[in-house]
Amino acid sequence: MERYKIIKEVGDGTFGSVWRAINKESGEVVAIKKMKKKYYSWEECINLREVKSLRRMNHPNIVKLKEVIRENDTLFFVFEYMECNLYQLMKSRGKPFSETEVRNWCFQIFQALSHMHQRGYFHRDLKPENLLVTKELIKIADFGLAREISSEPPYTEYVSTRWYRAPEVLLQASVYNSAVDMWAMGAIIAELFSLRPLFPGSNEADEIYKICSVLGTPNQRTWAEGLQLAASIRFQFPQSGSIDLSEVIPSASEDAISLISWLCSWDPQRRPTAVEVLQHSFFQPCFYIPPSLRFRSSGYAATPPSVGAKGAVDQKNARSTVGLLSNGRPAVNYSYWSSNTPARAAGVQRKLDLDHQGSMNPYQVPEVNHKLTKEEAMNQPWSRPPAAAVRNNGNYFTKDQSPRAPDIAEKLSQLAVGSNRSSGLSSDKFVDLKARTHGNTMKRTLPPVGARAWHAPADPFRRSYDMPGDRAFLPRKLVS
Ligand SMILES: Nc1ncnc2c1ncn2[C@@H]1O[C@H](COP(=O)(O)OP(=O)(O)OP(=O)(O)O)[C@@H](O)[C@H]1O
Repeated sequence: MERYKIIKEVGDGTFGSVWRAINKESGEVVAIKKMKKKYYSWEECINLREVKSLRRMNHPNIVKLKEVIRENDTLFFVFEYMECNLYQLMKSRGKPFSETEVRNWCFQIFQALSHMHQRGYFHRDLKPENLLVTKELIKIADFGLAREISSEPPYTEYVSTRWYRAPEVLLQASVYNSAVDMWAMGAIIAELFSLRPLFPGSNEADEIYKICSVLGTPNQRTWAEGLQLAASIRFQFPQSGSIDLSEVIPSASEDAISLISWLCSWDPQRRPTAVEVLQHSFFQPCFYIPPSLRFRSSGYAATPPSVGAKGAVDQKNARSTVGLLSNGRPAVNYSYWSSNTPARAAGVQRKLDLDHQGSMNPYQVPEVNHKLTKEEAMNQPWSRPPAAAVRNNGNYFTKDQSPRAPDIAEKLSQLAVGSNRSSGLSSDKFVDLKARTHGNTMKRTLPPVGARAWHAPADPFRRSYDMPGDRAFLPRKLVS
């Protein structure tokens, strides 16, 4: 680690704190994620999901893992540096983003998802905080929960941030797939338009309530399997009619509304795949080359953010980058440092070199001058309470202060939500996730037979949708 000069903390997640740093030799600015858990063997490290999945993915819209370093039982991931995350951008934004901006970001994200899903992975924790932005470029980060589609179900550990969590996960399906990422994207796109979370549930039951109050209660036609899932955990859906999404997201165009509705389909099987999304009319101004039509060479997929008026130019650019498109297999060259290098002597046990990803990427972020004046630094989106602190009515709580989450199934079966939904806030609003580690997953258990069923709200036919408040006042730590 002595090769890096640490500058400042830029993020504090569940599993690690993230620091901006400079490679002393090359001058390159990087983000170093220092994992909170100790790792006592190298094998433990290379088996981590974040390492396993990222080393198999090479895409201009997936954040690059450059190195993995274990030093004195502490694990460090060295990533390419990105300026801020999408949540920070939304938070500092006074007016809604234009449709062109939203389209541009989403086009890039769906290309990354298409790449990831086709390689047999799904992310499982897509949220604005995990979408990193540098100028017009956006990349998916945080593969801590990524899972191989082919891995053996049941998938039992806690998954994803509540507001973006798909209904099948909320209902504890033991088998689910990449459609959970599509659901999350629907919620994120809506939020980009309105700058408010679409389904800001204060606990899991309230999350389902929020979804029902927008989409309407699922039925045999819209999601027969969901009804069975709910019955299997003795959960009763709140009764509600649907509302027109354009009432909730008035600034979105018809195309955008149609895409969001498709993505946020109750039934995962009805949600589009990433490839289908890229062909949706919302992305008509963009230029997309389906993988089946791509020219194969030694390079990798180029994904120009080609939208709006730029579309025509970018179409041309995209054509000219065809020679760089994917051959489907990253040229992985994982070299381990030999044990007699000076770094070893300095305490570095091993370094996993992942720098294979950079050179062929036509959208490599140019080196950004990250030296900020004090005033600029104060205005940076990250000059705010750390991500680990969550806000509730103006108070910040750290995760250490947060109440422990009761068992999910028990909560779902016991929580009553409805007109007094705020009463449900206390139990799991701030969940200590320290127990969730990569190696040590927390198992869910089904509710005991005879567990109390969910009770419908006082007015079960309530059709209204409470417009979520200013997102700045909603608590952001939502994993429960
Ligand atoms: N490559 C990067 N460049 C700049 N900032 C980054 C980078 N990676 C992460 N961050 C910042 O650090 C924050 C936390 O990172 P990350 O999500 O990887 O940690 P985590 O412990 O897995 O978090 P979570 O609680 O979401 O699981 C991100 O939201 C982002 O703001």
